[in-house]
Amino acid sequence: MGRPSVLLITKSEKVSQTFESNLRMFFGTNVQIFTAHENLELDSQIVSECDLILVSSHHVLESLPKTFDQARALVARRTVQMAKLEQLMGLAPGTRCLFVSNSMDTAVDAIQLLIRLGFDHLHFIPYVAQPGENRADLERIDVAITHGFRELIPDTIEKLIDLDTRPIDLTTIFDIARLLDLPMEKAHFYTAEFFRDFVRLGRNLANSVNNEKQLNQKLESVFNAVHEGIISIDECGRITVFNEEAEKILKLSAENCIGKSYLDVIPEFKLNQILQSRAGESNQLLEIRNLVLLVSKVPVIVEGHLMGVVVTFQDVTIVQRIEQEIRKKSTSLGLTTKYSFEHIIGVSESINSTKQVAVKLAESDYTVLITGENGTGKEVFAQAIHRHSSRRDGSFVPVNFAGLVENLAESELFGYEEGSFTGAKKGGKMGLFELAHNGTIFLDEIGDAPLSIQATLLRVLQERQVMRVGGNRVIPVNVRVIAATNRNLADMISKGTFREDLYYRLNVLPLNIPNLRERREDLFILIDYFLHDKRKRLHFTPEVKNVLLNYNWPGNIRELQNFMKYLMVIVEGDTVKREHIPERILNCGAFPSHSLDPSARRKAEEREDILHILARHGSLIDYENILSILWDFSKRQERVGRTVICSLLSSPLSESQVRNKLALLNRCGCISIGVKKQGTTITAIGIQVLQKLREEVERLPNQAPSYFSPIR
Ligand SMILES: Nc1ncnc2c1ncn2[C@@H]1O[C@H](COP(=O)(O)OP(=O)(O)OP(=O)(O)O)[C@@H](O)[C@H]1O
Repeated sequence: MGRPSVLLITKSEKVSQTFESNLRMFFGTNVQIFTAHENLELDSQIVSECDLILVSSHHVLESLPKTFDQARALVARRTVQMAKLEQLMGLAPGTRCLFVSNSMDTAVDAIQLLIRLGFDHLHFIPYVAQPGENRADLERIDVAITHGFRELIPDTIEKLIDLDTRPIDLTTIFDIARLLDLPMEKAHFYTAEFFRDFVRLGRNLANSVNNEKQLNQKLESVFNAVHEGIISIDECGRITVFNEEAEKILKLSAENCIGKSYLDVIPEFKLNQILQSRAGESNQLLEIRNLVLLVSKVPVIVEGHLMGVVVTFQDVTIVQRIEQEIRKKSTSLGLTTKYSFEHIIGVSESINSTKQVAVKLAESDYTVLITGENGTGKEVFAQAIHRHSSRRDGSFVPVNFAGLVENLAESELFGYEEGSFTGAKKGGKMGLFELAHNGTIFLDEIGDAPLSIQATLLRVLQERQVMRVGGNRVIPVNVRVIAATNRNLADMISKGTFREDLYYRLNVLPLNIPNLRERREDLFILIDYFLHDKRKRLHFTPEVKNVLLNYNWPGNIRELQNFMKYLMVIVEGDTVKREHIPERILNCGAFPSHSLDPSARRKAEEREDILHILARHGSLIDYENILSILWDFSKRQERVGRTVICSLLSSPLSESQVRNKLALLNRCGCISIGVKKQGTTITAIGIQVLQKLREEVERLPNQAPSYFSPIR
C-alpha cells in the first residue's frame, strides 16, 4: 500500500507553503503532498487519485469546478500564530483596525477568531481591496492588520501589524490523521510548537503585567508625593485614581471611591462636560462642601482616543496659608517694613507738611529721592511710603551703599549664576533687585555708591531689567525705587563723584526730611515717645530742658534715641539733672552755630565735632586704630567683637578702655554695636570720621607711614 496523498488547494502560494510545512511537521514523510493555488492549473489526475483534498476556505471550495468530488474535500480550520498577537496588546480600546485579507470570508473569519481570543475592545473593519476603490472611511483608520497580505494594504495607512499566515488548526490536523489513518508519532512536535507560542506569549504577558504593576506602584507614589489632589476617571466616568491628598482635601477614602462612577462620589466636578468637549479647564475656582478649590481638568487623549479625564486641585485656604508663610519668611529676611506714617512722631509744622507730601508721593509709583541729615528718619519715611503704596504686599528691600563692598556690590544687587566666580553658591543667587520684584527697593546712602555701580544702576533703572553676574539672560524687574542720602548730591556732581544722569533718574519726586533743630517743638514729644516705649518715667529739670532745646542734635532722632538710652542707664531715680548730661551737650556752644550754611554745618557736625569729642576722650590714634579694624572687617561684610578688636590693636589697650572707646564711638554714630554678641560694625559716619582721623593723625609726628594709608 502506497503513502496516502493530500492535495492542498489554496488561494495564494504563501498559504499553500504554510499548510505544507504544518503537515510535514505533523506527519513527516508519511504523507504525499500536492499543491494547487491561483497561479497553478488543477491537475485532474491528481484531483481524481488523491485521498484527501484540503482547501484553505469555503470560498476556495465554492470556486472549484462543479464536477469536483466534494466528499473527499476538507475545509481547513485555521488558527493564528500566538506569538504574533503580542503586537495587538498595545492597542488602545476603540482603536479602528482595518483587517486586510485576500477574501472577505477569510477576513471575517480571522476577525471572529481574534474577538474570541479576547481582542473585543478593538474596532475591526474587514477589508478586501477592490480595483479603483476609494473608500472615504479609510481616512479614520488607526492601523491595518493582516495575515501576510501587506501588499493589499491601502497606502494611506501608516501603521501596520502583520500577524503572518494563519497555520492549520490542531483539530483539522487530527481530522486529517483520522481520515487518512495516519500514525501520529510526531504529534508531540506539532503540539509542542503550538503550545510553545502560548507559553512565550504568557511569559511576555506576565512580564508586562509585572512591569505594569511596578509602573503603577511608581505612579501611585508620585501621585501621593504631590501636594495636590489628583483624581482620574476613565472614559465611562469611573474613578481610577484618587490620591492621598484628594482623600485629605475631600475627606473621602480612596478605597470607597475607586471603581465608582464619579457622579456618585463627586458630581460637583462636572467631568462629563470634559468627556464631551475634550477641552481642558485650568485654575477654576470651585465651591464644594464648604471648601474652595482651585481646580484644573485635563482630558486624557492617547493616539486620538479619549481615555478619561485627570483632575488636579488644591484647597485655596492652604494656598493662602502657604503664601502667608512665605510672607512671614520674607519678614525674617528683613524684606518687610516696620514703620508706617503713624510711627512718624511729631506735631511741628515741618514734620506734618513733610508727612503730607510723603503720603501723596506714596500714592504714585515714581522714584523718590529722600534727602536729610543723618538720623532724621529717611528710612522710616521710605518704609512708610512703601506701606502706603499699591506695592504694600510686595517686599521692601533695603540696600545700604555705605556698607556695600565695591567688588561684591554687583553680585549683591543683581545676583549671580552658579559657577560665575570662586565661592559662588550652587544654583546661583538672586540679587536684591530680583528680591524686590513687585515691591520697593530702598537705595540707602546712595551718595556712597562707587561710580562703577552708579553706571550699572543707571542702566537698570532705565531698562528695568537685570542680568545676573555670569549670566546671559535678562530678567525683567518691576520695582519702585526709593533712594536716600545725607550727602549733597549737587556738590558731588560738580566734583565728579556722582553721576548727573543718575541724579536726574532718582530725583523724580524729591522729599527733604527736616532735621531736629528745625522742629524743636517735637523734642519733648519724641522724648516722651521713647520713654513710653521703654516703659520708663523721667523728669527733666528746667535747666536740663533748656540745655536740650539749645543743643543742635547733629545725629538728629537717632542721637536723641541713643541719648535717652544713655539716660535710662545712668540716671538713678527719675529726675534728669545737669550732672547727667554729657559734656558735648552741655558745651554745645563749642559747636558751630546754626547760622553756618547747611553743607558746612553738616560737615562740621559729622566730622569735626565728632573729632573734637573723641579728642577730649583719649588719643585720636586709638580711635583711628579701632575704626580701621572695624573698616577692614566691614569691607568683608563682617562684624567684629571687642576681644578680637583688642587682639588686633597695634598700640595695646585694656578691654575696659576699648569698651569705653567703643561706647563713645557708638554715641557719636560712628559704629553700630550689635545686640546679643552680634559684634560691632562701622557706620557711614564712622567711615567719614576715620578718613578725617587719618588726615589728623598723619599730621602727628613719628607715626609709621603704612598705618595711615588712605581709605580703600
Ligand atoms: N519721626 C520719627 N518718629 C519716631 N522715630 C523716628 C522718627 N524718625 C526717625 N526715627 C527713629 O530714628 C532712628 C533713625 O531713623 P532712620 O534710620 O530712618 O534715619 P536715617 O535718616 O535713615 O538715618 P541715616 O542717614 O543714618 O541712614 C530710627 O531708629 C527711627 O526709629
